[in-house]
Amino acid sequence: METRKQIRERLKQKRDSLSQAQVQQWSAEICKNIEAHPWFVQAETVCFYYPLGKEADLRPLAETAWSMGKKTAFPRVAGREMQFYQADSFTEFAEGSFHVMEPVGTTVIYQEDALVLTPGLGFDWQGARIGYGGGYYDRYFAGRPHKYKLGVAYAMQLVERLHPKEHDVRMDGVAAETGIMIVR
Ligand SMILES: Nc1nc2c(c(=O)[nH]1)N(C=O)[C@@H](CNc1ccc(C(=O)N[C@@H](CCC(=O)O)C(=O)O)cc1)CN2
Ligand SMILES: Nc1ncnc2c1ncn2[C@@H]1O[C@H](COP(=O)(O)OP(=O)(O)OP(=O)(O)O)[C@@H](O)[C@H]1O
Repeated sequence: METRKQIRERLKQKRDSLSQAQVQQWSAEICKNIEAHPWFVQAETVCFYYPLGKEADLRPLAETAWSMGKKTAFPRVAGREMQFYQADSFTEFAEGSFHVMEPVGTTVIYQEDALVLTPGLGFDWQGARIGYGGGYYDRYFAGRPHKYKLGVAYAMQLVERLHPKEHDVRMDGVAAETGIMIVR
């Protein structure tokens, strides 16, 4: 059987082999799908991520959120912990841990009913998630419950079963270019 590490590497390779044009096209479709979903429409606060490598680029959706007057936050890592900090424009970022662009602001955002757009290398049909292996999102969600955890990935990153570990926090849904799957 394929190990967790092998699955992670296989999914990463698959994603990294996408062309920039494909990333832009699917990202735009993912943005459109999320924008139309009630979880986004109704959210007062949306937790985004700043795209890394060939992750789906949700920056246009953040612009939409700002134009709708929503509060938005992005992750910042400190040691083993991650928190979301408010950012209202892309001028408020600086390169941080793991070369990810992080907000420079100091306002920590935690709202249980915020929509949390969660990046991942893979998701399964039950909403289990596999990331880069740092465990940041798992530790974050373990300490801070969220009602609307929406995984974000390309359809080719969806697998039938990931064999999640005890500490793996399940998503409430997964957004892809082909549509949004709600799993709870
Ligand atoms: N966009 C984004 N932001 C995020 C995460 C994420 O997965 N994606 N994180 C989720 O935990 C946290 C940062 N943790 C990270 C932990 C490990 C690696 C990492 O191993 N990166 C790879 C290559 C990245 C690529 O090119 O795709 C590396 O450094 O080899 C990245 C981020 C918070 N912010
Ligand atoms: N709730 C938790 N409490 C303590 N440690 C945790 C918790 N969740 C995860 N970890 C630690 O994080 C490590 C990595 O977890 P895992 O392999 O699930 O990462 P991942 O979900 O792929 O990564 P990421 O969330 O950074 O994208 C685990 O081996 C574990 O030690």
